[in-house]
Amino acid sequence: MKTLVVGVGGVTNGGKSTLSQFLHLKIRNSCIVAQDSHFKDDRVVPVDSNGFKQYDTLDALHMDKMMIEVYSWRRDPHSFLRQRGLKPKDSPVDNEVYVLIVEGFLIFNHRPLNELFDRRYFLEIPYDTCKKRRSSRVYSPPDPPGYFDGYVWPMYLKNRSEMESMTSEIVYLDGLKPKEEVLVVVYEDICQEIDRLQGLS
Ligand SMILES: Nc1ncnc2c1ncn2[C@@H]1O[C@H](COP(=O)(O)OP(=O)(O)O)[C@@H](O)[C@H]1O
Ligand SMILES: O=C(O)c1ccc[n+]([C@@H]2O[C@H](COP(=O)([O-])O)[C@@H](O)[C@H]2O)c1
Repeated sequence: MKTLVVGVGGVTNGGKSTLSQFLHLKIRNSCIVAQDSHFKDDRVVPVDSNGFKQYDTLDALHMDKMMIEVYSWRRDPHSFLRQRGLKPKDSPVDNEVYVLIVEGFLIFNHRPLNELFDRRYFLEIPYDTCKKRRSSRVYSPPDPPGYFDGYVWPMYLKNRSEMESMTSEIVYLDGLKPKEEVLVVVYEDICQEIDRLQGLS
């Protein structure tokens, strides 16, 4: 059995979930661990000097719990899939590749997680598209007025520069391109890697 850990990072509303869901549907024996599911309770997320809740930092996330999930997959991907109600497909020969798709806006900023990736993709879109997409999304709690300009975008720039100082092996993807175009490029790249792991190329 072989494993492949794929990171789908990027700016908020860049298209991470869309890409990850597509990959999961297309790649056998794959599953997703999403960083969004690990936000701490609103009551413990502190407020900054401008009165904005500090959601866009690693401190707002239960990274310890997220790592436990990833380690649990690594220990036994077959059981992990079963526990999630997915049906693992075994091949007759023992070269099945299990693929973990980890998606989230700060996945490459957390060193212990960043170290585990075999492939890193990062979706980027410009400021105005990001602001527009974000304005039609409702988070819990919802963004207060001025949150994007006063907090989210400045934090994106900060987190991105921190990420770039930590790792250079990132494939940047243009999230302005039609979804199908983005999806097919990444899918083909991963298929090539799976073939390589299986000794087929
Ligand atoms: N390539 C794309 N072109 C146009 N809209 C997109 C594209 N990818 C995603 N979207 C849209 O942008 C919004 C955010 O996408 P989503 O995948 O949830 O982003 P993220 O997980 O990065 O926050 C959704 O409405 C989605 O349909
Ligand atoms: O999911 C939540 O509990 C949640 C609560 C408040 C805010 N968020 C926002 O979620 C954003 C990251 O998710 P995403 O999918 O937009 O990349 C980040 O910019 C946060 O500001 C998310």
